Amino acid sequence: MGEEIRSVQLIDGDGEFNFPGVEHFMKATKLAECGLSYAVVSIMGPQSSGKSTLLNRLFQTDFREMDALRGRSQTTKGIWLAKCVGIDPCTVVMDLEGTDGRERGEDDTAFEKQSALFALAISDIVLINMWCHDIGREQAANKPLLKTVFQVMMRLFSPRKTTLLFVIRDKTKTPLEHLEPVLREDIQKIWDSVSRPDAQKDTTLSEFFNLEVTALSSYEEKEVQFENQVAELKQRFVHSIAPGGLAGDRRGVVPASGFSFSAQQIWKVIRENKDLDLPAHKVMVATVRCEEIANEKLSHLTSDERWLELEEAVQSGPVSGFGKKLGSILDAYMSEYDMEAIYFDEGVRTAKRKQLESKALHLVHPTYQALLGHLRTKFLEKFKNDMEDALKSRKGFASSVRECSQTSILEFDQGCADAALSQADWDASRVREKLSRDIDAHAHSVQNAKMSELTRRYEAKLTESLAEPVECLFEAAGKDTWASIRNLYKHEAENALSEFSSSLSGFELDKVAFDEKIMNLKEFARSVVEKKAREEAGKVLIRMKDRFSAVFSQDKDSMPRVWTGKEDVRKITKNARAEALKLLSVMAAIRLDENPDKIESSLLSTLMDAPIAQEMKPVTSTDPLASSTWEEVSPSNTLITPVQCKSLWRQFKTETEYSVTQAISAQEAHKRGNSVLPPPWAILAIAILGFNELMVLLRNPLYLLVIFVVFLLFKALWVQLDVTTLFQNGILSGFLSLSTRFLPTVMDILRRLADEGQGQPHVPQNPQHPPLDPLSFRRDSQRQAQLSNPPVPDASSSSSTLSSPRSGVECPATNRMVDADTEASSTS
Ligand SMILES: Nc1nc2c(ncn2[C@@H]2O[C@H](COP(=O)(O)OP(=O)(O)OP(=O)(O)O)[C@@H](O)[C@H]2O)c(=O)[nH]1
Repeated sequence: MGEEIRSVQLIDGDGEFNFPGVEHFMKATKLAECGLSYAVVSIMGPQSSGKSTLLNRLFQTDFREMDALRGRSQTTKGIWLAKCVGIDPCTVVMDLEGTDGRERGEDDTAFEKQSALFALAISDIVLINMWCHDIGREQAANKPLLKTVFQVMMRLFSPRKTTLLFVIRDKTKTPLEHLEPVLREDIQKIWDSVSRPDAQKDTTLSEFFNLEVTALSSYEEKEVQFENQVAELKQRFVHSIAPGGLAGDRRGVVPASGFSFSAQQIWKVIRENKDLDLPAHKVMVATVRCEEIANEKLSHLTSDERWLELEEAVQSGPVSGFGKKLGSILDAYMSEYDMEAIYFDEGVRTAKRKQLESKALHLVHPTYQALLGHLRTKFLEKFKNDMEDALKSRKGFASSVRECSQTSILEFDQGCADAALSQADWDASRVREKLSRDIDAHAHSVQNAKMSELTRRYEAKLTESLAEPVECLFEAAGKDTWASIRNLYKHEAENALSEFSSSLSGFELDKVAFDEKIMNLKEFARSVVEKKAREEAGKVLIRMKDRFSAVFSQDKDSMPRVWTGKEDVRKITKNARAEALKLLSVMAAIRLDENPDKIESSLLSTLMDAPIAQEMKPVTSTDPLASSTWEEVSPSNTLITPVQCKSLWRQFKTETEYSVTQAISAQEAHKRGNSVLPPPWAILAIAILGFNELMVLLRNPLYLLVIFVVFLLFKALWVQLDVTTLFQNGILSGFLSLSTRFLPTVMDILRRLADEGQGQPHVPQNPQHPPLDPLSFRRDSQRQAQLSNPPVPDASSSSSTLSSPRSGVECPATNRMVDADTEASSTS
């Protein structure tokens, strides 16, 4: 395809650079692939001096030639470019518009000068086409051209050591050996005549140019010779860039892939009439081209199928061999970059390579991070599962954490190494630290849960082993209660703490934390006892009454006591109260610390031995119980304060008083029950002394009837007036009450008798005073039976509390008696 490409106009007659055309030319000729192995040849010379003809014969190009028949006029406009055929390495040739034309002006901006500078800047070999007859001539046509060439050369900061090949056309019979010195002399003269900047005053011509000379016969007149000479000349262009070749000395070559851009930029600078800094230009071209190459590679990487597959795979989880796979993809693109940019300036190339690498790594870094995230999640889960298994197999907690953590972190590190890119020194330490923190946090939370569970278990165990036994001990409260509680507490706490500490050893806690846990459990054990003690203290009144009842109502064989009159009620009561008071003293304070106190003696001396008047007095400052604290007992250990004790005692006594009264009543009743019949001697005396009266009565039954009626009336009055109750409050008040109620009662009885005599039912006027019951003596018998075994107020029915010691005071036994009376009345 390269063989078929035609010439292209590089710069048109108006000085416009044909970039698309050149790009197309480069693609078609594959020039960009040549690297530095290419040469650029250009030709200058007067207009219509046969330049195009020569190039076409020399390189098989197709530049436009002037039609000989039309006369000498300008054929080539601007600069044309074509690829030489049959020359290795790749050589491109530029046909420049002829100089000395009538169409162009003379100033610096003239196209002639601009194109000459352009050709010198980018060509390795410049052919100077000149007529043979101009050699040695003062007014030679090539003189202005050479002057121009030398002048513009000064505007190149760094000469390229261009080869100037003078092609002498239409050579005469004068041998070249004679012509060449003359020509060189002419050239030297022109070089010397060109004004140069001070810095280059002493610069010799050979430092800028390699001068070569060749001569050709006339194409028009000696065509065969011309062709042969051209063929010979062509051979000089083969391997021209090799050392010793025509362009063997060339410098600052722009890689072929940057040719179009370089040419465009050089032309732009020339058009702007600026000096051309070729080294800087070379760097600039390298910068642009390397960047283009790098961008192209990055763009290819972005859409690379292997990369896209890898990226997608990472979205759903860890990918094994990520680092190697991605590394090989990146390597491939970096290698491509290296290959394409190899001929550009090394500094620029390396810098751009780094940029490309950095951009490529930036592109793939999020995927790498995502992969690390997957690895972190995966190994955190692994740690959790391993921990679960280890704990199930009852391994030590701390050692399990250590082992599982090490395994997970190690495998994470391996995963990171697998994901690492050889091109990058990415640091996975932050993700590793995060994993480590997550592992620690999980281990910590599991440890907390396990510790809580363990603590709960031991707390439950302590509660079970302490609460009920302590309650039981309080129920039987006595002198040794607190000693027993202390022993129990000590034993159970020691057992639990010993087991607890061996369970804790698996956690490998530091000493402070370990001691704290042990202390907490110990405190808990103590709190269980204390809590139970407080609960029991809240029920102290019930317990006191129970204790009183047990002692008071039962004999020493625990048999119900029958009040026959022989018992010393006072002594029994005192004993029962003393027992209850001792119970109160046991319940008054927590004595887990074995500190001696004087609560019992204080209570006994103040409440038991004190006269009733003092006991009932309100608390005063001189009263030993007038305090809210016990001596030698801390407030935290106080369950019932002295003041509360006093109040409780009062309530206790009030609520147990009834039992004592009932006992006394029972004794009296028993005594009365036993004295219904007089002693036998009295019966005998009555029988002897009252024999006459008895006989009178037997002989006259009317007396018996009258006596019987009087007895009934008396009994009815007795019951109706409730004489026993009236005299309970004192003899005087009894008589006063009797005197006020006697007459109405007699009237009522008579009215009832009268009503019943007329056959009308009697309606009682006062329901509180039931009608006279002839059989009311049965009620006396019932009451007597009750009094012989008086009921003690039911402990369970009392709802007294410490906070309200007098609340809920009631007398269930009294209520029962009232009910019995009502029942007896309704029966009658
Ligand atoms: N005398 C002579 N004439 C030649 C020679 N080579 C070509 N010519 C003729 O010179 C005329 C111009 O030829 P071109 O090759 O067009 O010349 P040019 O220098 O390319 O012309 P421009 O592109 O217009 O500057 C043509 O008529 C050619 O036949 C030569 O070696 N000797």
